[in-house]
Amino acid sequence: MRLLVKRSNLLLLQCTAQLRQATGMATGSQFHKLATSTKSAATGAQLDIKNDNNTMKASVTQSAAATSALTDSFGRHHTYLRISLTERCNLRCDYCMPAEGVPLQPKSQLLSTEEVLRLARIFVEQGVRKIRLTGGEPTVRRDIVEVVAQLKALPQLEHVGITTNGLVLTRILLPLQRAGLDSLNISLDTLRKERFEQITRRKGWERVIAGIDLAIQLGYRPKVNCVLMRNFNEDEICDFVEFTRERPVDVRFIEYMPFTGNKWQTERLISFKETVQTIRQRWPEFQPLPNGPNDTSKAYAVPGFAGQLGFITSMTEHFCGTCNRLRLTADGNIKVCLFGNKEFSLRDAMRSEDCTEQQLVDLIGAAVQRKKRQHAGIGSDRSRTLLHPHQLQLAQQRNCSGLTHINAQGKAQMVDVGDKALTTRTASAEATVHVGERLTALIAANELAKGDVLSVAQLAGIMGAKQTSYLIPLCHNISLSSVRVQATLIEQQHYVRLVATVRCSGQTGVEMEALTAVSVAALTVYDMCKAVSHDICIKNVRLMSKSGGKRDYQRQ
Ligand SMILES: Nc1nc2c(ncn2[C@@H]2O[C@H](COP(=O)(O)OP(=O)(O)OP(=O)(O)O)[C@@H](O)[C@H]2O)c(=O)[nH]1
Ligand SMILES: C[S@@+](CC[C@H](N)C(=O)[O-])C[C@H]1O[C@@H](n2cnc3c(N)ncnc32)[C@H](O)[C@@H]1O
Ligand code: SF4
Ligand code: SF4
Repeated sequence: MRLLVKRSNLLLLQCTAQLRQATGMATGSQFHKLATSTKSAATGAQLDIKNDNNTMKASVTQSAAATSALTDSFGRHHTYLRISLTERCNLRCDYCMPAEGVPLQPKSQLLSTEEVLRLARIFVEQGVRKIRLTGGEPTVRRDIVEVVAQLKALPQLEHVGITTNGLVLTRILLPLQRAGLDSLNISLDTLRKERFEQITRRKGWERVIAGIDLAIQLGYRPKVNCVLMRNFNEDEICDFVEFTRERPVDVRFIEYMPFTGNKWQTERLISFKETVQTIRQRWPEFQPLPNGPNDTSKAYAVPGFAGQLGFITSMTEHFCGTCNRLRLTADGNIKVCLFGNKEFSLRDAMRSEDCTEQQLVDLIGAAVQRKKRQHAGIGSDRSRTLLHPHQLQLAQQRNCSGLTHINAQGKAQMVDVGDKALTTRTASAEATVHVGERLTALIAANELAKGDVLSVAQLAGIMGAKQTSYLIPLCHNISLSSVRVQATLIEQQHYVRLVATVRCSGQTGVEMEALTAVSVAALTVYDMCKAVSHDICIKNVRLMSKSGGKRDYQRQ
């Protein structure tokens, strides 16, 4: 606790006082420390995948010499950056988003056009040769054409593509092509209008089909992404093959993947092998084609058809061994694997005044160094079938000693949560600060010399939650989706009640964040009041509830 007191006060001194505090930004020197420490701690593994498809892609990856910052501990060069331009979407695909959409961050938290372009340039200078714009739905971002045009102005960048649901292509594809767009992947899970409306919870099937046809007319050979799901579109497998007879498109069947809240069920997965069997019953001549070195999809075709087929086998035959991909989230986090947690906020680093370009490169390098061999995080056999989340959990339990924070050599370790399923986790904690009658009156009248106690405590609590992993030695660095701190003066009993509720989508819980939030908020109340009296007592720092993990908890 003493450590917490000292560090949190230090933190408040470092990061507060200015408006920086409100946004939770760290200082440049903190980022420098982070980059350095993560670098030196980067002995383990993390994850990521991937690659491209046509001959053009092959030349992209072969020609690009990624610098050491983009080379991970398994020797994989990362030459492909996927930038999520937005979290928003104009569809609500059942397997991807809840009907009400995902919680959106304020615009100020998202990367601006300039920030996207600056980070893209840094990645390109480090060796990235292909950028894909994705989302959410990238076309809902107004600056999409400008972003493509500016990216195409980067001399070393060889390829700019987008992945889109195709809804507005008939409106924006021409400007995108003029801006230099090299390729596009269009998602379409069904060739039946009514099913489209069922799975996407929106209208627009005809527009997507028109978008695909326009892309062909404009000379593209679009990829059409189709997520296969049992009891939904398995009866359309041959229809999609038929779709390639006259159209020069690359239809790719994607194995349904588990993501937070998408009601993933093993039985809904239709494997690559099963799909090939289905197609061969109708077209026995259906045959594999050569693949590029970093391809995520296994290419096939029916001889004589204008288009081709592909299989993205993320679940049954992963392709992590040749992964060359990094991700940048819409709010500026670097993610080294599709299935990994968000890593560091490049946005925060970039926005802090004293952060140099080299420090950004160091942060990127540190994240890349932490990348795991593969997304299951277990074993190294490339042909191993990926474990399902429940199997992963069992395997993890078996790997654990009794003490999850102690390894076999008796040394401290963070628990590896890389294999846990992503879930929405919440935790709520409270603390009370008993200040006595006189201070109660001063707080109520907002007459303390240091300022508005409740507001500052609230801000400090939010900041505290975000700093938990730096304060508590073996805590994970979690990307929080929301932190709410309430500070209420209970005048009758002369105390301040602090309640923090923290939420994340992740693989580990946030109770430490909630407890840290109320602890730091409580210390802040103390700090704001101590000039008047030292007769202040912090009590009842305790967890109230938590949910989303193995065991929910509710204080009675
Ligand atoms: N496991 C894994 N799957 C990925 C990754 N990137 C994309 N995918 C899968 O590929 C599907 C299609 O993604 P797209 O956005 O079209 O990208 P892509 O297929 O990588 O695109 P290309 O650049 O054309 O190769 C996604 O829905 C995922 O299922 C990755 O890094 N890892
Ligand atoms: C998340 S979307 C973003 C870009 C754009 N909105 C789109 O739909 O193409 C990128 C791709 O991920 C795929 N996808 C989303 N959820 C998936 C899941 N649970 N399993 C497999 N693929 C998924 C989509 O089908 C789409 O092809
Ligand atoms: S799961 Fe992760 S490591 Fe594997 S291919 Fe995808 S991004 Fe790369
Ligand atoms: S898959 Fe794409 S279009 Fe569908 S909800 Fe997700 S982001 Fe939107």
